[in-house]
Amino acid sequence: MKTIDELLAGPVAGKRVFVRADLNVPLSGTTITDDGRIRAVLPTVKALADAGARVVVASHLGRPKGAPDPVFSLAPAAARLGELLGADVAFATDTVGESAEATVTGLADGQVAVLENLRFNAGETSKDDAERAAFADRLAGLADVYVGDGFGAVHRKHASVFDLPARLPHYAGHLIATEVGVLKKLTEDVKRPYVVALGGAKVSDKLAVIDQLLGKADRILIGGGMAYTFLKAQGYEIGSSLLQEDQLPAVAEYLERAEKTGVELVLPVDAVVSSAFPDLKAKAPTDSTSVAADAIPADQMGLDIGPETRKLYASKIADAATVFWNGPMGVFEHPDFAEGTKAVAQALLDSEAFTVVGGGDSAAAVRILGFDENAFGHISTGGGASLEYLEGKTLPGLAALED
Ligand SMILES: Nc1ncnc2c1ncn2[C@@H]1O[C@H](COP(=O)(O)OP(=O)(O)OP(=O)(O)O)[C@@H](O)[C@H]1O
Ligand SMILES: O=C(O)[C@H](O)COP(=O)(O)O
Repeated sequence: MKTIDELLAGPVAGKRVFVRADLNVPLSGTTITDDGRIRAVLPTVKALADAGARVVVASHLGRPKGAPDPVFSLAPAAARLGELLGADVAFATDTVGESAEATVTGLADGQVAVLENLRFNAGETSKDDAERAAFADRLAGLADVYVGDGFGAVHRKHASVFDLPARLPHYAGHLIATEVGVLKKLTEDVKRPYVVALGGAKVSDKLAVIDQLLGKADRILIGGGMAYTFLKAQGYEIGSSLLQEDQLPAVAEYLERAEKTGVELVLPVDAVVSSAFPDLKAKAPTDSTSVAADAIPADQMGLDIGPETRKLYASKIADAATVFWNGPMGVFEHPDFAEGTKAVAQALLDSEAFTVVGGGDSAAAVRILGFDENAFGHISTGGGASLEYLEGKTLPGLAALED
Protein backbone atom coordinates (compact mmCIF):
# COMPACT_ATOMS: atom_id res chain seq x y z
CA MET A 1 0.00 0.00 0.00
CA LYS A 2 1.53 3.34 -1.04
CA THR A 3 1.10 5.94 1.64
CA ILE A 4 0.60 9.67 1.51
CA ASP A 5 4.27 10.09 2.43
CA GLU A 6 5.18 8.91 -1.08
CA LEU A 7 2.71 11.35 -2.58
CA LEU A 8 4.08 14.20 -0.48
CA ALA A 9 7.63 13.33 -1.49
CA GLY A 10 6.79 14.46 -5.04
CA PRO A 11 5.22 17.63 -6.42
CA VAL A 12 1.68 18.05 -5.07
CA ALA A 13 1.09 21.79 -5.45
CA GLY A 14 -1.87 22.53 -7.72
CA LYS A 15 -3.04 18.91 -7.81
CA ARG A 16 -6.67 18.19 -6.96
CA VAL A 17 -6.50 15.52 -4.25
CA PHE A 18 -9.69 13.66 -3.33
CA VAL A 19 -9.59 12.63 0.34
CA ARG A 20 -12.17 9.97 1.20
CA ALA A 21 -12.66 10.62 4.91
CA ASP A 22 -15.12 9.26 7.47
CA LEU A 23 -16.79 12.39 8.83
CA ASN A 24 -19.75 10.33 10.08
CA VAL A 25 -19.86 12.14 13.42
CA PRO A 26 -22.62 11.96 16.02
CA LEU A 27 -25.00 14.92 15.75
CA SER A 28 -27.70 16.39 17.93
CA GLY A 29 -29.62 18.42 15.36
CA THR A 30 -26.81 20.29 13.65
CA THR A 31 -24.51 20.23 16.68
CA ILE A 32 -21.59 17.80 16.53
CA THR A 33 -21.46 16.00 19.89
CA ASP A 34 -18.03 14.47 19.25
CA ASP A 35 -15.58 15.63 16.59
CA GLY A 36 -13.08 12.78 17.00
CA ARG A 37 -13.44 11.56 13.43
CA ILE A 38 -12.81 15.05 12.07
CA ARG A 39 -9.73 15.49 14.23
CA ALA A 40 -8.52 12.07 13.09
CA VAL A 41 -8.30 13.09 9.44
CA LEU A 42 -6.68 16.47 10.14
CA PRO A 43 -3.05 15.29 9.75
CA THR A 44 -3.80 14.14 6.20
CA VAL A 45 -5.81 17.19 5.18
CA LYS A 46 -3.31 19.58 6.74
CA ALA A 47 -0.28 17.89 5.18
CA LEU A 48 -1.86 18.06 1.73
CA ALA A 49 -2.98 21.67 2.12
CA ASP A 50 0.42 22.70 3.45
CA ALA A 51 2.00 21.11 0.37
CA GLY A 52 -0.21 23.26 -1.86
CA ALA A 53 -2.69 20.61 -2.97
CA ARG A 54 -6.30 21.53 -3.73
CA VAL A 55 -7.95 19.26 -1.22
CA VAL A 56 -11.41 17.83 -1.92
CA VAL A 57 -12.76 16.06 1.17
CA ALA A 58 -15.68 13.66 0.76
CA SER A 59 -17.54 11.45 3.23
CA HIS A 60 -20.85 9.84 4.07
CA LEU A 61 -22.87 10.76 7.15
CA GLY A 62 -25.55 8.46 8.51
CA ARG A 63 -27.61 6.31 6.20
CA PRO A 64 -29.69 8.52 3.90
CA LYS A 65 -31.56 6.67 1.19
CA GLY A 66 -29.63 7.68 -1.94
CA ALA A 67 -31.23 11.14 -2.19
CA PRO A 68 -30.58 14.51 -0.52
CA ASP A 69 -31.88 14.71 3.04
CA PRO A 70 -30.96 17.81 5.07
CA VAL A 71 -30.85 15.83 8.31
CA PHE A 72 -27.70 14.13 7.01
CA SER A 73 -25.94 17.20 5.59
CA LEU A 74 -22.18 17.39 6.02
CA ALA A 75 -22.34 21.18 6.42
CA PRO A 76 -21.71 21.06 10.21
CA ALA A 77 -18.72 18.75 9.69
CA ALA A 78 -17.30 21.07 7.01
CA ALA A 79 -17.63 24.05 9.36
CA ARG A 80 -15.89 22.15 12.16
CA LEU A 81 -13.09 21.06 9.82
CA GLY A 82 -12.55 24.73 9.00
CA GLU A 83 -12.38 25.65 12.70
CA LEU A 84 -9.88 22.90 13.40
CA LEU A 85 -7.74 23.82 10.40
CA GLY A 86 -7.98 27.51 11.20
CA ALA A 87 -8.82 28.17 7.55
CA ASP A 88 -11.84 28.78 5.34
CA VAL A 89 -13.25 25.52 4.05
CA ALA A 90 -15.51 25.72 1.00
CA PHE A 91 -18.66 23.58 1.02
CA ALA A 92 -20.32 22.15 -2.08
CA THR A 93 -24.06 21.62 -1.67
CA ASP A 94 -23.95 18.55 -3.90
CA THR A 95 -21.42 15.80 -4.55
CA VAL A 96 -20.93 15.63 -8.32
CA GLY A 97 -23.20 18.39 -9.63
CA GLU A 98 -22.79 22.06 -10.46
CA SER A 99 -21.91 23.14 -6.94
CA ALA A 100 -19.18 20.49 -6.59
CA GLU A 101 -17.68 21.36 -9.96
CA ALA A 102 -17.71 25.10 -9.29
CA THR A 103 -16.32 24.64 -5.77
CA VAL A 104 -13.44 22.43 -6.91
CA THR A 105 -12.67 24.68 -9.89
CA GLY A 106 -12.59 27.66 -7.54
CA LEU A 107 -10.04 26.13 -5.17
CA ALA A 108 -6.66 27.82 -4.94
CA ASP A 109 -3.50 25.88 -4.11
CA GLY A 110 -3.57 24.88 -0.43
CA GLN A 111 -7.34 25.35 -0.08
CA VAL A 112 -9.78 22.75 1.21
CA ALA A 113 -13.35 21.97 0.13
CA VAL A 114 -15.87 19.50 1.52
CA LEU A 115 -18.46 17.89 -0.75
CA GLU A 116 -22.01 17.15 0.41
CA ASN A 117 -22.84 13.64 1.70
CA LEU A 118 -21.76 10.97 -0.80
CA ARG A 119 -24.79 8.86 0.14
CA PHE A 120 -27.17 11.49 -1.27
CA ASN A 121 -26.36 9.64 -4.52
CA ALA A 122 -27.74 6.13 -5.03
CA GLY A 123 -24.58 5.17 -6.94
CA GLU A 124 -22.42 5.43 -3.82
CA THR A 125 -23.84 2.41 -2.01
CA SER A 126 -25.37 0.54 -4.96
CA LYS A 127 -24.92 -3.22 -5.15
CA ASP A 128 -24.95 -2.85 -8.92
CA ASP A 129 -21.35 -2.62 -10.16
CA ALA A 130 -22.26 -0.52 -13.20
CA GLU A 131 -24.23 2.00 -11.14
CA ARG A 132 -21.35 2.36 -8.68
CA ALA A 133 -18.86 2.64 -11.54
CA ALA A 134 -20.86 5.42 -13.18
CA PHE A 135 -20.85 7.41 -9.94
CA ALA A 136 -17.14 6.74 -9.41
CA ASP A 137 -16.45 8.03 -12.94
CA ARG A 138 -18.13 11.31 -12.04
CA LEU A 139 -16.20 11.59 -8.77
CA ALA A 140 -12.96 10.87 -10.64
CA GLY A 141 -13.65 13.91 -12.82
CA LEU A 142 -13.20 16.10 -9.74
CA ALA A 143 -9.66 15.01 -8.88
CA ASP A 144 -6.17 14.04 -10.06
CA VAL A 145 -5.18 11.89 -7.08
CA TYR A 146 -7.04 9.79 -4.48
CA VAL A 147 -6.14 9.50 -0.80
CA GLY A 148 -8.10 6.92 1.21
CA ASP A 149 -8.34 7.98 4.84
CA GLY A 150 -11.87 7.02 5.91
CA PHE A 151 -10.89 4.02 7.98
CA GLY A 152 -14.40 3.71 9.48
CA ALA A 153 -15.80 2.94 6.02
CA VAL A 154 -13.14 0.66 4.50
CA HIS A 155 -15.37 -2.38 5.06
CA ARG A 156 -17.94 -0.93 2.65
CA LYS A 157 -17.80 -1.82 -1.04
CA HIS A 158 -18.98 1.65 -1.97
CA ALA A 159 -18.12 3.77 -5.00
CA SER A 160 -15.92 6.31 -3.21
CA VAL A 161 -14.21 3.61 -1.14
CA PHE A 162 -13.74 0.79 -3.64
CA ASP A 163 -14.33 1.93 -7.24
CA LEU A 164 -12.84 5.42 -7.23
CA PRO A 165 -9.25 4.51 -6.21
CA ALA A 166 -9.02 2.24 -9.28
CA ARG A 167 -9.56 5.32 -11.46
CA LEU A 168 -6.86 7.57 -9.97
CA PRO A 169 -3.33 7.27 -8.57
CA HIS A 170 -4.10 6.25 -5.00
CA TYR A 171 -2.48 6.41 -1.57
CA ALA A 172 -3.40 5.59 2.02
CA GLY A 173 -3.67 8.59 4.32
CA HIS A 174 -2.06 8.94 7.75
CA LEU A 175 -5.15 7.70 9.63
CA ILE A 176 -5.52 4.48 7.66
CA ALA A 177 -1.79 3.80 7.98
CA THR A 178 -1.94 4.25 11.76
CA GLU A 179 -5.12 2.21 12.23
CA VAL A 180 -3.84 -0.70 10.17
CA GLY A 181 -0.50 -0.62 12.01
CA VAL A 182 -2.16 -1.04 15.41
CA LEU A 183 -4.87 -3.51 14.43
CA LYS A 184 -2.38 -5.70 12.60
CA LYS A 185 -0.71 -6.41 15.94
CA LEU A 186 -4.00 -7.81 17.26
CA THR A 187 -4.28 -10.25 14.38
CA GLU A 188 -0.67 -11.39 14.43
CA ASP A 189 0.32 -11.82 18.03
CA VAL A 190 -2.57 -11.35 20.38
CA LYS A 191 -1.77 -11.67 24.08
CA ARG A 192 -4.26 -13.84 25.98
CA PRO A 193 -6.70 -13.86 27.64
CA TYR A 194 -8.22 -11.97 24.70
CA VAL A 195 -11.57 -10.45 25.63
CA VAL A 196 -13.94 -8.86 23.13
CA ALA A 197 -16.85 -6.69 24.35
CA LEU A 198 -19.54 -6.03 21.77
CA GLY A 199 -22.50 -3.69 21.89
CA GLY A 200 -24.04 -0.93 19.82
CA ALA A 201 -27.02 -0.76 17.55
CA LYS A 202 -25.81 -2.09 14.18
CA VAL A 203 -26.98 -5.51 15.21
CA SER A 204 -27.13 -7.25 11.85
CA ASP A 205 -23.58 -6.18 10.90
CA LYS A 206 -22.07 -7.15 14.19
CA LEU A 207 -23.79 -10.46 14.87
CA ALA A 208 -22.07 -11.89 11.80
CA VAL A 209 -18.69 -10.96 13.26
CA ILE A 210 -19.25 -13.24 16.25
CA ASP A 211 -19.07 -16.23 13.94
CA GLN A 212 -15.39 -15.49 13.30
CA LEU A 213 -14.56 -14.18 16.75
CA LEU A 214 -15.61 -17.51 18.28
CA GLY A 215 -12.43 -18.97 16.83
CA LYS A 216 -10.20 -16.13 18.03
CA ALA A 217 -11.31 -14.60 21.33
CA ASP A 218 -11.24 -16.34 24.71
CA ARG A 219 -14.25 -14.41 26.01
CA ILE A 220 -16.95 -12.43 24.24
CA LEU A 221 -19.12 -10.12 26.34
CA ILE A 222 -22.41 -9.14 24.75
CA GLY A 223 -24.14 -5.84 25.49
CA GLY A 224 -25.96 -3.05 23.67
CA GLY A 225 -28.76 -3.71 21.24
CA MET A 226 -27.47 -7.11 20.16
CA ALA A 227 -27.85 -8.62 23.63
CA TYR A 228 -31.60 -8.98 23.23
CA THR A 229 -31.39 -11.24 20.19
CA PHE A 230 -29.27 -13.55 22.35
CA LEU A 231 -31.69 -13.37 25.28
CA LYS A 232 -34.58 -14.10 22.92
CA ALA A 233 -32.65 -17.07 21.48
CA GLN A 234 -32.48 -18.39 25.03
CA GLY A 235 -36.26 -18.24 25.19
CA TYR A 236 -36.60 -15.05 27.26
CA GLU A 237 -39.23 -12.35 26.84
CA ILE A 238 -37.47 -9.18 25.57
CA GLY A 239 -40.46 -6.81 25.26
CA SER A 240 -39.85 -4.15 22.61
CA SER A 241 -36.02 -4.33 22.78
CA LEU A 242 -34.01 -4.39 19.54
CA LEU A 243 -34.37 -7.79 17.89
CA GLN A 244 -32.79 -9.24 14.76
CA GLU A 245 -35.35 -11.97 14.25
CA ASP A 246 -33.75 -13.52 11.14
CA GLN A 247 -30.53 -14.05 13.11
CA LEU A 248 -32.12 -16.11 15.91
CA PRO A 249 -31.03 -19.49 14.50
CA ALA A 250 -27.48 -18.21 13.93
CA VAL A 251 -27.31 -16.82 17.45
CA ALA A 252 -28.55 -20.11 18.93
CA GLU A 253 -25.78 -21.86 16.98
CA TYR A 254 -23.16 -19.42 18.33
CA LEU A 255 -24.27 -20.21 21.88
CA GLU A 256 -23.99 -23.94 21.19
CA ARG A 257 -20.60 -23.63 19.49
CA ALA A 258 -19.21 -21.46 22.29
CA GLU A 259 -20.25 -24.11 24.81
CA LYS A 260 -18.60 -26.89 22.79
CA THR A 261 -15.35 -25.03 22.09
CA GLY A 262 -14.92 -23.57 25.57
CA VAL A 263 -15.19 -19.93 24.48
CA GLU A 264 -16.98 -17.88 27.13
CA LEU A 265 -19.89 -16.15 25.42
CA VAL A 266 -21.19 -14.01 28.26
CA LEU A 267 -24.70 -12.53 28.20
CA PRO A 268 -26.27 -9.90 30.45
CA VAL A 269 -27.85 -11.20 33.63
CA ASP A 270 -29.90 -8.04 34.07
CA ALA A 271 -30.97 -4.99 32.07
CA VAL A 272 -32.04 -1.39 32.53
CA VAL A 273 -35.45 -1.12 30.86
CA SER A 274 -37.90 1.64 30.06
CA SER A 275 -41.33 1.92 28.45
CA ALA A 276 -40.02 4.06 25.57
CA PHE A 277 -36.83 5.05 23.76
CA PRO A 278 -35.54 8.16 25.58
CA ASP A 279 -35.45 11.67 24.18
CA LEU A 280 -31.72 12.10 23.59
CA LYS A 281 -31.94 15.87 23.10
CA ALA A 282 -33.98 16.94 26.15
CA LYS A 283 -32.54 14.09 28.25
CA ALA A 284 -35.61 14.27 30.52
CA PRO A 285 -35.69 11.64 33.31
CA THR A 286 -37.26 8.36 32.25
CA ASP A 287 -39.19 5.57 34.02
CA SER A 288 -36.11 3.29 33.87
CA THR A 289 -35.76 0.31 36.22
CA SER A 290 -33.38 -2.62 36.47
CA VAL A 291 -34.77 -6.12 35.99
CA ALA A 292 -33.32 -9.60 35.69
CA ALA A 293 -32.55 -10.64 32.10
CA ASP A 294 -35.25 -13.31 32.25
CA ALA A 295 -37.85 -10.88 33.59
CA ILE A 296 -38.06 -8.08 31.00
CA PRO A 297 -41.72 -6.96 31.01
CA ALA A 298 -43.53 -7.29 27.66
CA ASP A 299 -44.20 -3.54 27.47
CA GLN A 300 -40.58 -2.46 28.18
CA MET A 301 -37.37 -2.24 26.16
CA GLY A 302 -33.83 -2.98 27.29
CA LEU A 303 -31.62 0.09 26.94
CA ASP A 304 -28.54 -0.77 29.02
CA ILE A 305 -26.88 -3.63 30.86
CA GLY A 306 -27.93 -3.77 34.52
CA PRO A 307 -25.82 -3.39 37.70
CA GLU A 308 -25.07 -7.12 38.12
CA THR A 309 -23.95 -7.38 34.49
CA ARG A 310 -21.67 -4.38 34.97
CA LYS A 311 -19.92 -6.18 37.84
CA LEU A 312 -19.80 -9.43 35.89
CA TYR A 313 -18.30 -7.82 32.78
CA ALA A 314 -15.75 -5.87 34.85
CA SER A 315 -14.63 -9.16 36.41
CA LYS A 316 -14.32 -10.76 32.96
CA ILE A 317 -12.14 -7.86 31.79
CA ALA A 318 -10.00 -7.59 34.95
CA ASP A 319 -7.48 -10.35 34.08
CA ALA A 320 -7.43 -9.83 30.30
CA ALA A 321 -4.17 -9.25 28.45
CA THR A 322 -5.93 -7.81 25.41
CA VAL A 323 -9.37 -6.21 25.20
CA PHE A 324 -11.13 -5.08 22.06
CA TRP A 325 -14.33 -3.18 22.69
CA ASN A 326 -16.79 -2.10 20.04
CA GLY A 327 -20.24 -0.66 20.59
CA PRO A 328 -21.72 1.10 23.63
CA MET A 329 -23.32 -1.20 26.20
CA GLY A 330 -26.46 0.94 26.24
CA VAL A 331 -28.00 4.17 25.02
CA PHE A 332 -25.17 6.13 26.66
CA GLU A 333 -26.41 9.41 25.15
CA HIS A 334 -29.01 9.51 27.97
CA PRO A 335 -27.72 9.50 31.57
CA ASP A 336 -30.26 6.85 32.66
CA PHE A 337 -28.66 4.35 30.26
CA ALA A 338 -24.97 5.33 30.39
CA GLU A 339 -23.80 3.31 33.39
CA GLY A 340 -23.09 0.11 31.48
CA THR A 341 -20.86 1.88 28.97
CA LYS A 342 -19.12 3.76 31.80
CA ALA A 343 -18.50 0.52 33.70
CA VAL A 344 -16.94 -1.21 30.71
CA ALA A 345 -14.76 1.81 29.90
CA GLN A 346 -13.61 1.94 33.54
CA ALA A 347 -12.93 -1.82 33.55
CA LEU A 348 -10.68 -1.41 30.51
CA LEU A 349 -8.73 1.31 32.30
CA ASP A 350 -8.49 -0.71 35.53
CA SER A 351 -7.06 -3.74 33.72
CA GLU A 352 -3.44 -4.21 32.74
CA ALA A 353 -4.56 -5.17 29.24
CA PHE A 354 -3.68 -3.63 25.90
CA THR A 355 -7.03 -1.98 25.16
CA VAL A 356 -8.50 -1.06 21.81
CA VAL A 357 -11.79 0.82 21.57
CA GLY A 358 -13.33 0.80 18.10
CA GLY A 359 -16.26 2.63 16.57
CA GLY A 360 -17.52 6.12 15.98
CA ASP A 361 -20.02 6.02 18.83
CA SER A 362 -17.83 3.94 21.14
CA ALA A 363 -14.96 6.40 20.84
CA ALA A 364 -17.41 9.29 21.23
CA ALA A 365 -18.90 7.64 24.32
CA VAL A 366 -15.50 7.37 25.97
CA ARG A 367 -14.87 11.08 25.46
CA ILE A 368 -18.40 12.31 26.18
CA LEU A 369 -18.52 10.32 29.42
CA GLY A 370 -15.35 12.07 30.53
CA PHE A 371 -12.67 9.40 30.15
CA ASP A 372 -9.15 10.33 29.07
CA GLU A 373 -8.86 8.97 25.53
CA ASN A 374 -5.08 8.78 25.87
CA ALA A 375 -5.43 6.26 28.70
CA PHE A 376 -6.60 3.59 26.24
CA GLY A 377 -4.13 1.64 24.10
CA HIS A 378 -5.76 2.71 20.85
CA ILE A 379 -9.02 4.41 19.95
CA SER A 380 -10.01 3.31 16.49
CA THR A 381 -12.29 5.45 14.35
CA GLY A 382 -13.76 2.28 12.85
CA GLY A 383 -16.33 0.06 14.53
CA GLY A 384 -17.55 -2.37 11.89
CA ALA A 385 -14.31 -1.74 9.98
CA SER A 386 -12.04 -2.68 12.87
CA LEU A 387 -14.16 -5.74 13.70
CA GLU A 388 -14.00 -6.98 10.13
CA TYR A 389 -10.27 -6.29 10.01
CA LEU A 390 -9.79 -8.39 13.15
CA GLU A 391 -11.86 -11.16 11.56
CA GLY A 392 -9.15 -11.35 8.90
CA LYS A 393 -11.49 -10.31 6.11
CA THR A 394 -10.29 -8.53 2.98
CA LEU A 395 -11.67 -5.03 3.33
CA PRO A 396 -12.66 -3.43 0.00
CA GLY A 397 -11.31 0.00 0.91
CA LEU A 398 -7.90 -1.39 1.89
CA ALA A 399 -7.67 -3.84 -1.02
CA ALA A 400 -8.39 -0.96 -3.40
CA LEU A 401 -5.39 0.96 -2.06
CA GLU A 402 -3.04 -1.99 -2.36
CA ASP A 403 -1.96 -2.20 -5.98
N1 LIG B 1 -30.00 -1.51 23.97
C1 LIG B 1 -29.91 -0.63 23.00
N2 LIG B 1 -30.98 -0.32 22.24
C2 LIG B 1 -30.90 0.59 21.26
N3 LIG B 1 -29.77 1.25 20.92
C3 LIG B 1 -28.68 0.98 21.64
C4 LIG B 1 -28.69 0.04 22.70
N4 LIG B 1 -27.44 -0.01 23.22
C5 LIG B 1 -26.69 0.86 22.53
N5 LIG B 1 -27.42 1.48 21.59
C6 LIG B 1 -26.99 2.54 20.66
O1 LIG B 1 -25.95 2.07 19.84
C7 LIG B 1 -25.40 3.21 19.18
C8 LIG B 1 -24.00 2.91 18.71
O2 LIG B 1 -24.01 1.73 17.91
P1 LIG B 1 -23.00 1.43 16.72
O3 LIG B 1 -23.23 0.01 16.37
O4 LIG B 1 -23.19 2.45 15.64
O5 LIG B 1 -21.57 1.59 17.41
P2 LIG B 1 -20.23 2.24 16.91
O6 LIG B 1 -19.27 2.23 18.02
O7 LIG B 1 -20.51 3.62 16.34
O8 LIG B 1 -19.74 1.38 15.73
P3 LIG B 1 -19.67 1.79 14.17
O9 LIG B 1 -18.47 2.68 14.06
O10 LIG B 1 -19.58 0.48 13.48
O11 LIG B 1 -20.93 2.53 13.84
C9 LIG B 1 -25.47 4.32 20.21
O12 LIG B 1 -26.04 5.46 19.60
C10 LIG B 1 -26.36 3.74 21.33
O13 LIG B 1 -27.38 4.63 21.75
O1 LIG C 1 -19.95 4.62 11.69
C1 LIG C 1 -19.38 3.77 10.99
O2 LIG C 1 -19.15 2.61 11.38
C2 LIG C 1 -18.87 4.18 9.63
O3 LIG C 1 -18.98 5.56 9.42
C3 LIG C 1 -19.60 3.39 8.55
O4 LIG C 1 -20.97 3.72 8.55
P1 LIG C 1 -22.04 2.67 7.99
O5 LIG C 1 -22.11 1.54 8.99
O6 LIG C 1 -23.32 3.44 7.88
O7 LIG C 1 -21.54 2.18 6.66
